Amino acid sequence: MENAEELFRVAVIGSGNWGSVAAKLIASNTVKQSMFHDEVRMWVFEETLPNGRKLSETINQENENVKYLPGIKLGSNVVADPDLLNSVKEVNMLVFVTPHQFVEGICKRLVGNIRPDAEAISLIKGMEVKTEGPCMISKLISEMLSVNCCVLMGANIANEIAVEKFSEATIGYRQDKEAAQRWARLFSTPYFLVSAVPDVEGVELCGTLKNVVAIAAGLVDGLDMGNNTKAAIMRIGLREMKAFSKLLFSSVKDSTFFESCGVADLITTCLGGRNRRVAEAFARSGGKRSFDELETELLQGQKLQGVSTAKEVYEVLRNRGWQSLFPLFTTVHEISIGLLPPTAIVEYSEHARNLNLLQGAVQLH
Ligand SMILES: NC(=O)C1=CN([C@@H]2O[C@H](COP(=O)(O)OP(=O)(O)OC[C@H]3O[C@@H](n4cnc5c(N)ncnc54)[C@H](O)[C@@H]3O)[C@@H](O)[C@H]2O)C=CC1
Ligand SMILES: O=C(CO)COP(=O)(O)O
Repeated sequence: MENAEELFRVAVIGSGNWGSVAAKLIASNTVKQSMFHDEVRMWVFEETLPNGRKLSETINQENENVKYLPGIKLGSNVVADPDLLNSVKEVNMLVFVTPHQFVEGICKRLVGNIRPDAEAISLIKGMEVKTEGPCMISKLISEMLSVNCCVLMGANIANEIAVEKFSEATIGYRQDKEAAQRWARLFSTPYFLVSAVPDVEGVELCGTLKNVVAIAAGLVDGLDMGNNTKAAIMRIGLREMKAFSKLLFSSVKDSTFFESCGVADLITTCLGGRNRRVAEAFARSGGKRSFDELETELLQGQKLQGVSTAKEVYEVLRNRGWQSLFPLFTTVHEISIGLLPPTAIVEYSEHARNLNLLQGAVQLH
């Protein structure tokens, strides 16, 4: 901070389902804690609603995101702003929470337009694949904007937190424990318990990869395979999440998988998430309807992350010759592009053979 007396000022970049809940959580804290400026700006990707009104105007008039989080008041100190650069003016705490495919474009517009002492946190579950290899979203933000970027992930179905049902979340940080503690103060409420671990890649990869497993869980639901099969898919998926994370970053800690961002997020997403829901509909259509079409029909503007993440993971696996080590991740992608039928998710003989390979290749225990 340039001036020790100065209050921290927050902007939420994104106003979808989770973005709106994040703004509500934060706004409930900034009014109570003297270190923060009360006002929370929320950047809105502007759209016109069916009634002809602008989304940002409606949010400000009704204090509610009528499209992405209907029925929930955000707090009168949340100010929606469709102007990205204006929304970050004077802000030194930037909260990124958009679908992952839009982050790079947003950061390009922010370059040179944020405070030099700004800090960031990413709530975004996803990754990018560059020619030089995979790039986590927090790294993209950090490198493009020259800011320190923590992550916050967890078992956090937004609609449940919106109605203040108890849940937990995990902050991943690199070195700056003080920044992580400040983020924890900004997000924590009695119904939203936040802890911090020094494993940014581990936390972010958990949040990212569980979306691929959730697609597999949804396929199993759509095939009416039952709970044992779904539990098996979750177990195999967790194992691949851990192996993939550790192959990419040897620093990733086993203990991270037992935090909210790990096994807890995997469970909640496989039981009640959007990726699961759309994958179930895909399997029920016998793979005849596309994920894109089902996303539009079922989510009404909200975005799936699992299908594109499966593609990104597949690219990494193909580039490194690791496909046979990750049968579940590979199969999810091949099903999602129509190369395999949905039933391929439960063709176990191949999985079992490959899982033995995986055990040999990676130190899992
Ligand atoms: N919804 C949830 O329960 C949770 C979501 N997340 C993660 O948070 C991130 C954001 O998700 P949500 O807030 O749920 O968003 P969402 O799925 O509701 O996405 C829609 C948002 O994308 C915006 N958008 C559409 N086109 C755009 C464009 N071209 N450029 C920029 N923005 C555009 C829309 O205006 C809207 O705000 C994702 O990575 C998701 O995985 C994490 C935890 C929980
Ligand atoms: O990340 C989530 C819960 O933590 C939400 O998952 P979905 O995007 O599948 O709804």
